[in-house]
Amino acid sequence: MSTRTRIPFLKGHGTENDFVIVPDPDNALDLTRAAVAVLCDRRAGIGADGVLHVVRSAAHPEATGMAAEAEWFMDYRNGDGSVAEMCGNGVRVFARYLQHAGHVGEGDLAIATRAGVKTVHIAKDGDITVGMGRARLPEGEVTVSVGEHTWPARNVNMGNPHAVAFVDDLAQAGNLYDPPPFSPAAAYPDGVNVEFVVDRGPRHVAMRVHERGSGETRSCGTGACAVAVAAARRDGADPAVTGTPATYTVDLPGGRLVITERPDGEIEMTGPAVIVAEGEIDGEWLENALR
Ligand SMILES: N[C@@H](CCC[C@H](N)C(=O)O)C(=O)O
Repeated sequence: MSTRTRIPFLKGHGTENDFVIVPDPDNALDLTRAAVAVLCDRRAGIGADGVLHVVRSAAHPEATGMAAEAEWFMDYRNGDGSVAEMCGNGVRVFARYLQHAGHVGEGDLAIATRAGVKTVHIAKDGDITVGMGRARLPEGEVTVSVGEHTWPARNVNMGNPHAVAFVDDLAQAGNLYDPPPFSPAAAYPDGVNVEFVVDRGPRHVAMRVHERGSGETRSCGTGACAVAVAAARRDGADPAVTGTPATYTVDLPGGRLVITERPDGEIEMTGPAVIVAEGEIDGEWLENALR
């Protein structure tokens, strides 16, 4: 990115999981790991949990195979600049951006992600529902720790990796800025997102999350899906066995998501998505920040 370049951006959030949105249809920007980390810096940059790089699928080497199904590719990056396979809140905000920019209207669309094509429905009432695909539940015992506490956790993969621990009190999870240690190391060779969960009522839970690459965030959509699946299995509610959908309400520090697992295993996540601002990144500032 050269000096004096003005790079359009928007800021948005989904249940307060916030993103810098960088529209780049032709994939012309060299959005390096360092550039993403600088943009997400909450003091020296714009500030966000991650970046949604908006690229046409046909223009991105990781997405050309999905271009026939989905025109747009969500090139998602964590706040530290690392690449992640999937971001549930990010997909809703990405869809809201496409609507805001006039690329799509209310109704159904498909968005390409590193975890495959996701189906999205933008409702008239404003909420957005995403078909998140199926959860994978790798076998094997996993534990996660914070300070003195260690808990057993359920390994749930929503395209990206999660460890879900049921705890007595969300405060026990303490400071979640640093990654909670987990065991065995082989369970998550690329790191993990860790959710701490308490019950609030029948099929109603609350959670906090440490996100790989971003620290503690106010919400995580894939994490909420992982939590709903882990809670359903714990409660003996496997839709594939019972033949009835299991719906869980998941409260997060930044808002509420509703997650339904259907008998065919498909998971739907419904929640809000908001665009809050738009502007231009000063290319000179970015170049200096990267020196
Ligand atoms: N906030 C996201 C998840 C983003 C990716 C995650 N930090 C990872 O590295 O897997 C969500 O809403 O799902």
